[in-house]
Amino acid sequence: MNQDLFRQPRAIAGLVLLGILVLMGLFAPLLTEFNPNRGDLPFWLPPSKEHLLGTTALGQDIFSQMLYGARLTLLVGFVAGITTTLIAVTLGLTAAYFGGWVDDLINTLTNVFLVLPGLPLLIVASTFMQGGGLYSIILVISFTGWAFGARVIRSQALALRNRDFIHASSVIGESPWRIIFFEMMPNMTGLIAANFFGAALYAVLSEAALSFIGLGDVGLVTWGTMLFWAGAKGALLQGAWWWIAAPGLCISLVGTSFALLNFTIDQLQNPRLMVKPSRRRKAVQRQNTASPLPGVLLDIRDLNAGYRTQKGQVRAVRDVSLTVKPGEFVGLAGESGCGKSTLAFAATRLLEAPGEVFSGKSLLNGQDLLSLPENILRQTRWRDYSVVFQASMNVLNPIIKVREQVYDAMLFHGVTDKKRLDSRAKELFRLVGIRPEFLDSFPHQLSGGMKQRVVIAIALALEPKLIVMDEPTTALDVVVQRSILQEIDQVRRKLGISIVFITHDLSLLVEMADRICIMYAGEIVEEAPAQQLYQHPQHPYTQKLMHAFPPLTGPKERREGIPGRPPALNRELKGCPFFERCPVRMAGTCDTHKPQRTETLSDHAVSCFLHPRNSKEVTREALRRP
Ligand SMILES: Nc1ncnc2c1ncn2[C@@H]1O[C@H](COP(=O)(O)OP(=O)(O)OP(=O)(O)O)[C@@H](O)[C@H]1O
Repeated sequence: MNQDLFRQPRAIAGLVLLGILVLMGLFAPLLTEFNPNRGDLPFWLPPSKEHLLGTTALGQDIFSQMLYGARLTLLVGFVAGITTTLIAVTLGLTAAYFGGWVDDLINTLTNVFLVLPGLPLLIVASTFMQGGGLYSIILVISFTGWAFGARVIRSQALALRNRDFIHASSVIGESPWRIIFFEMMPNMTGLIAANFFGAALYAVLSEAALSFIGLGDVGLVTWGTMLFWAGAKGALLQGAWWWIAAPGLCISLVGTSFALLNFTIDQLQNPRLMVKPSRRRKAVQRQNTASPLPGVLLDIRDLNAGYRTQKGQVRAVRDVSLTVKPGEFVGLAGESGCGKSTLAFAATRLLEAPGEVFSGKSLLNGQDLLSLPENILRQTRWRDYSVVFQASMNVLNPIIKVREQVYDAMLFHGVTDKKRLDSRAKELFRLVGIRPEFLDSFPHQLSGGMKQRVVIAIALALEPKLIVMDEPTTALDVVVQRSILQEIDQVRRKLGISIVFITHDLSLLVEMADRICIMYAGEIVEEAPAQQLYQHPQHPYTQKLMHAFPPLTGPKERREGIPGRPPALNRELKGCPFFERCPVRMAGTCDTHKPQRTETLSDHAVSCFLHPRNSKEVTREALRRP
């Protein structure tokens, strides 16, 4: 994040501004010859060459006060920012990690501080602490300012708390404090940094407000006490507006610099904030319908999709075309990061920022999902197609009974009759292998496998024609996986639903799918009926991928991964994307020319120069070249 931060114009502006203010304070003795406290100058002097901002009603040089004032004001900002953040981080992380009564207690305290109005609380607290100098101001600011940060950090830490690596640390016996400060906290540095700048901003503004109303230490020189004296001595009535304007401007500048840094870190944390809405859908140019291919349900045409990132455009899906027939089970396999999920999200119009569909169509029964108006798309989802992702079970609301959540999709599509809802919900539960009495459970009373079955039941509720499943069972143990997959297959055969099924596990697809597409570096490099692909894989990548999984039958053999790594997807790929790792590559051909998709047998297509038609084309092209 550090490198990204220093590339953001807003962060650069914030840092430059803050740097100037810090330097002003540090080099004050070099920049002015006047002592900010000594009142031995003539009163009320206007700005002049000698006194750039004139003098005060007490005979002090205003410019020197402005320079020296930076020291204490920024000191309050930084120290109070650090202490406030420390309190917020400690309480937020403790509440999230321990949960139970610890969470309840901290949460109640946080809520109390959040509902108390800020300024009156600050005034009451500082009245009690008056006389303690700068430290009491820092203490008061930290005491009143931690609650918002603690709330935000707790929310983020709650999500982190359930991650596998935290469970693993706890299982191997790490102490809670070690987990909190060494496992969880480093994963939240961006949020903590944003919180620090927010807290520092609050501290600077609070110090100014308290000093201005006389609750600060008016014997010190800060921008806040400058405002206090200017107000008390009637600077505006005397026409000496610069006495107020100088500290006022400095406070606004330091506030602006902290806000710019806070905002930029926030933005880097949440890439959605970086995407200009107008750009989001611009690329998808849209004709709503196209004539459907006969006997085709889903027709993905020349789809290009990916992510706009700081390091450029990641083209995760490259000119992908794919068709799915009614009732067909199409498997999509490939190594991690080859673009399977992006393809699934993009084709179903679920790809969210920073993801973007750059071009292409995804026609369901001839209707382009990528250009449908939102209201029509909402009607289409669940009814015409539904989607189940790996973490789908987490979409179940933990405080609502699963029955109501199963009803919701049906209610939205106009099924309102109580009896029908009930009988359909029971039928769906039986279909996916759960006893109907579990309809009245809350999600937390169900195992992971059962929750995933509930989500599949919801996806089936309106008997859509197509279900896209992206590793729907990967998070579950192997036995549960098998049984769910068998049920999915039975349901598909019974209801004639088409399924696009994404997995790393090629052997599983060989067993279940009608057709398999192999994806590599954002492209479909081979496509064939499942058995055909299993027995005669033609692309060297598919052959390697097949070899990486245990055989379906026969004796156990040692399996090997594919050496090397797929190419980075944020650059143009010249030639065959598998060139670097291919054991049978042909230099001068595969690295310079793009292999075209060619049918080798009926229904079996491959993009590889080993296939004669591809090589013929290259030879022809080479002959044409001078
Ligand atoms: N939010 C994102 N921002 C930038 N790049 C991303 C983002 N999400 C995915 N990518 C990149 O897009 C490419 C394709 O990712 P995708 O998740 O679609 O692959 P996948 O084949 O589904 O992988 P897996 O099997 O691990 O889920 C990868 O190079 C990945 O790094």
